[in-house]
Amino acid sequence: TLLNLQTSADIGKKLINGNQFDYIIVGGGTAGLTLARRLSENSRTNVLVLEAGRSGVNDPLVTVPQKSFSFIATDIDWLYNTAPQVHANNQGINLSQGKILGGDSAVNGLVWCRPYRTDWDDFEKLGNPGWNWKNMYAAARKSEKVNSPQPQFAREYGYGVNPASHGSSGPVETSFPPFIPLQELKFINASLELGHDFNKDPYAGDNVGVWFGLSSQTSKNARETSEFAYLDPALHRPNLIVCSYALVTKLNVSNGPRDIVQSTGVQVRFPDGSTVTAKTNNGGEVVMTAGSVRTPQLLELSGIGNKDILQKHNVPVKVDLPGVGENYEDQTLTILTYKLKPGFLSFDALGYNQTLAAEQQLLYDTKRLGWLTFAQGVLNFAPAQTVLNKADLQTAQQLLKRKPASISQDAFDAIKDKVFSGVPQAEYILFNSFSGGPSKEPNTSYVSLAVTHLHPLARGSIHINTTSIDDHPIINPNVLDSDWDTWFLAKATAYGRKFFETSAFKEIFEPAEVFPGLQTQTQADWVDFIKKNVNLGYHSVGTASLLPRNKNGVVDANLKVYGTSNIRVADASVMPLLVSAHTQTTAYAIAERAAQLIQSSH
Ligand SMILES: Cc1cc2nc3c(=O)[nH]c(=O)nc-3n(C[C@H](O)[C@H](O)[C@H](O)COP(=O)(O)OP(=O)(O)OC[C@H]3O[C@@H](n4cnc5c(N)ncnc54)[C@H](O)[C@@H]3O)c2cc1C
Repeated sequence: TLLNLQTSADIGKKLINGNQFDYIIVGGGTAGLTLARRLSENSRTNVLVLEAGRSGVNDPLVTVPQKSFSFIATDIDWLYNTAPQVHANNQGINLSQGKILGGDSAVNGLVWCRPYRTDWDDFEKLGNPGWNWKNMYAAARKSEKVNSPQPQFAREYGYGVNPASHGSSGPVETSFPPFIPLQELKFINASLELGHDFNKDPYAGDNVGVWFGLSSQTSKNARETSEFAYLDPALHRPNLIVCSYALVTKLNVSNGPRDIVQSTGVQVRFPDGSTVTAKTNNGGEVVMTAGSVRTPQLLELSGIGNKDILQKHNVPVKVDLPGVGENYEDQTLTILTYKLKPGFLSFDALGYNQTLAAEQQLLYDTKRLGWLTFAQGVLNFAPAQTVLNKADLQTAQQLLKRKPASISQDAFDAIKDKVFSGVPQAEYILFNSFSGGPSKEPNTSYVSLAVTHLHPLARGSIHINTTSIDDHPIINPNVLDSDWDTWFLAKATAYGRKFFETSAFKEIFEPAEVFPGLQTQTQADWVDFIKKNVNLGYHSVGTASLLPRNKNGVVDANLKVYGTSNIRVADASVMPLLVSAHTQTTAYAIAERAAQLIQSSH
């Protein structure tokens, strides 16, 4: 049952009050709905999902791939901003996230990619038995159903899948769009000119090089979200209740034997302001999947966290767990913008050419073809050895001798290993529109190259600011709080310009760089540029880390919150270290694995 608490508050209250649940899932996002489907497969259990946002069904903001970032500042955006970043000109940085069933899977860029093999092995090395490539790859494949491209488009664009590297019967359909903009194809040529390899099989543990990325979209070219893929086919189950517009304000936590606390349920606030308690039954569990911003906030509001922070806010301490909200990291991202030569168009044209926009809308509505089927296409994952020259690599050796205070020795060592063993450090991806720069000219098509530092060293935190769920926690990723992070992002961004110096790109782009502009030349110029213009990669992780308790962990290898008997976390916040990839596949895999761990423990 999917219950909208805005329109059916009374029924919602009856259902919640009149039941006790085996599993209360807090947050119906990417991981939450994956778990909802899996845990309700056992018809003897009853499952309640509480999601603050609404459904995404039939909403073009969600379903149309090309509109992927249009959710920003709408009703389905949590509208987060970071605290002022002291190493980035004191700016607050946007961190929009999905407030909707499906969570970030309903608003993200649809990029479907898997990490490098050792990224997942590193989870295990940090002290988490079983959290390795082999098990995560199996879990990731379980979530996926890859579609082979239609032959005519495979011939036209040259993309294809190796079915052996993918899941074939999971809920989330993944596909290549039937339209790839010319500039994306040129991006492949430009990468080859620079000596990068074309990777034909990037989904089986080696994602280095340039390649066609699949999108989380169906064969009918509509976005897949965890709502459409996991939840909808399971909604008929009598043992599954999903509430939209259900804001969880805190967990009820009571003392148990041997200092182990237990959650008896959670408090839910309805849109009309009334509250009820959803109760766990004897042996029931609360599974936190509210995402890396809200999961630590809710734990702290419920008395689980660093006792100093809790006491400062007069929250009674249930479990003193200093790792909650710590170890926060996100990738950092910069943007270079270029203008297309006359005659070449990007998605900017949909804004200034109404005839074209109407044609493309019709093509999408009637045939599910054309520009609107495309979100992102070509990805380029580059190791440090590609981005840096010999002298730079020596500087890298020097810079990576110094461990910033905020990162653990184990994580620092793991990242150093990644840098020197060829694991991707930079990602290049084209945004097919104007995505950065002071101003754009009318009737002009631009393209932006996004440059991402995949493994920054800086660690920040997300902690409560007040005792109300209505106030955002203080989100501090501490961007560029390490010489290496600043130096490498500047180098990687400067390298990005090289793509535009290739003959492939010169054919279609005007030579003058629009943003930052060719006056930016020296390393000092680039550092200045990134400090003023750094963004986040929207891949926040780590705030409820899967790590041993004495290493500032929040959950153990079974995803159980330390010091509790029945609270788990199963979303992106448990990732102890970022991966060389976008994070939705890892979030799905964590949830698939969580379902197995939970089922086998009962
Ligand atoms: C703008 C953007 C673009 C991205 N692009 C990509 C991409 O192209 N490819 C990729 O692989 N990854 C991408 N990501 C990252 C990826 O989507 C996320 O890492 C992943 O989906 C996170 O899953 P999650 O389950 O941890 O959290 P979410 O999916 O965010 O789920 C959390 C859910 O909890 C709900 N919630 C929060 N608080 C409460 C509360 N108090 N009560 C009730 N419900 C609550 C939220 O509304 C949300 O539905 C992107 C992310 C964003 C934000």
